[in-house]
Amino acid sequence: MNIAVVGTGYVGLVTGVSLSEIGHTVTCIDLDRQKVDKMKQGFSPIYEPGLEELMTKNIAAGRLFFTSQHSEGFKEADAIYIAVGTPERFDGTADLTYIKAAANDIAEHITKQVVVVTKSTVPVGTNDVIQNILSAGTDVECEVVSNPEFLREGSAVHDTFHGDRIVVGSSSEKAAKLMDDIYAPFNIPIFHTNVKSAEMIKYASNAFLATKISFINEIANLCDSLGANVEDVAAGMGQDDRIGSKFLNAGIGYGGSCFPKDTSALVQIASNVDHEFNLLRAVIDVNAHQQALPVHKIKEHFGGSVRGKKIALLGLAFKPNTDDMREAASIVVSQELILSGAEVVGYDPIATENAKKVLPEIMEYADSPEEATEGADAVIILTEWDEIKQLDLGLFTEKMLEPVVFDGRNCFDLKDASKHNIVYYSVGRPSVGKVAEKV
Ligand SMILES: NC(=O)c1ccc[n+]([C@@H]2O[C@H](COP(=O)([O-])OP(=O)(O)OC[C@H]3O[C@@H](n4cnc5c(N)ncnc54)[C@H](O)[C@@H]3O)[C@@H](O)[C@H]2O)c1
Ligand SMILES: O=c1ccn([C@@H]2O[C@H](COP(=O)(O)OP(=O)(O)O[C@H]3O[C@H](CO)[C@@H](O)[C@H](O)[C@H]3O)[C@@H](O)[C@H]2O)c(=O)[nH]1
Repeated sequence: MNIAVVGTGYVGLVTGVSLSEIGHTVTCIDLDRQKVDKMKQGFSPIYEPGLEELMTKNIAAGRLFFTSQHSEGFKEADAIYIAVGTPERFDGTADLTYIKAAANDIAEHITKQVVVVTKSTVPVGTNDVIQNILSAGTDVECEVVSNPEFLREGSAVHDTFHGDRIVVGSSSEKAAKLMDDIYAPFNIPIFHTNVKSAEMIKYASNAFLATKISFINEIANLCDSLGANVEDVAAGMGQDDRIGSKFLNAGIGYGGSCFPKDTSALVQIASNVDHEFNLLRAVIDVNAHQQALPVHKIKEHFGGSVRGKKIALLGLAFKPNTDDMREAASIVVSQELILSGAEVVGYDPIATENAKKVLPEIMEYADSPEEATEGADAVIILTEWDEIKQLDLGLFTEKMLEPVVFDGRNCFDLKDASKHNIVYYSVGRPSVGKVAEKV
């Protein structure tokens, strides 16, 4: 089948490349010409494991094309995917500017009957808005289908080929059948529903996962006060099939391009129909507190002030295996520390260039964990990159005078930490070291 994809961010590019890998002829369209030139040569503008290999392979096979011209991309298309951003506006609602612009682009340039597939995460009812823009802007017959995306950054290619389900919300048998045909080679179960339910499935899924994370973080904070160990608590809970063990990793909360904006948007979607989504508001509040936890802990350790202290942040991206800095905890933590008078140095294996665009200008950056740690008064671990999890804790005793580590991702075993002469704090687990013993 011939497929066009509008927008080549994390979702559009991974979707386009994966659809070409299963045999479709795909043209990816983006307004950003520099990006398009790069992609034409097989370079991915984002860091996503396995993506560039599939790009180069399918470009060479003549199944994958890139353009900045909508008319060129839409010429032969049987289906046009919308994968543009829906960022959060100042009031928490989803900004639909890019969605409406993409719908107008489609209305202006299509010349043959198509199915328009909305991959972007959009509030319930938005696909009706898209359908109206199309009906008003073109006489060409087109139906809009909701097909929300569930991939995770850092494992986006794997998730696309091994998803638990594909959700398709449509209004006709014909469109539903076309989606079945497109996805058949993936061999993933397809869940069919109507358009509005599909739109809601996306928000409900993200809100539920965010709730799981905030819930376990609340339990972790209780464990901290009561002397229990949240890792054991989560493991014990997770063995109950009804609860499940996934997404029960306590830490410094969720960041990224989706959970923060989608939870806020769902609160707003609910308030539009006079529904106070109190549970979700609490989830968001807990997360804000959790992202700032390392600063509170480190300040507490130093008797209330970090003024003049050198603090190393290990891991800056919102999660491992991505260069995405959107809503990363490192933003809150670095800002707070710098405002409190600390000197902050950061290290990330991949995200440093993106970090420089969003973290305070005064931050310094190191090329390795060793360099970041040298002479630091405290280390805060913010992202559980393999490289960071595999560090020898002896590094801290070697590089720091009185090593203090706050591990926001519970990367290290407590027994291992206790073998080193360090003060080691983590989330929802007993502290290790001199200070902890005194408490
Ligand atoms: N990032 C994720 O992991 C993820 C996962 C699931 C769903 N989503 C949802 O998917 C959507 C896209 O997210 P993303 O992170 O890939 O976005 P992104 O911001 O990384 O990329 C969007 C791209 O669209 C391009 N664009 C904007 N308007 C255009 C137009 N009219 N024509 C052509 N190109 C245009 C931009 O130049 C940009 O490259 C969002 O709604 C998001 O909520 C994201
Ligand atoms: O047990 C956990 C799991 C995750 N996180 C944090 O939660 C955030 C999000 O992680 P993850 O869900 O792995 O990455 P995303 O790429 O943001 O993916 C989420 O958001 C996407 C965009 O909507 C969806 O498509 C995915 O299904 C959904 O998992 C990160 O900051 C993680 O550190 C935790 O703190 N504890």
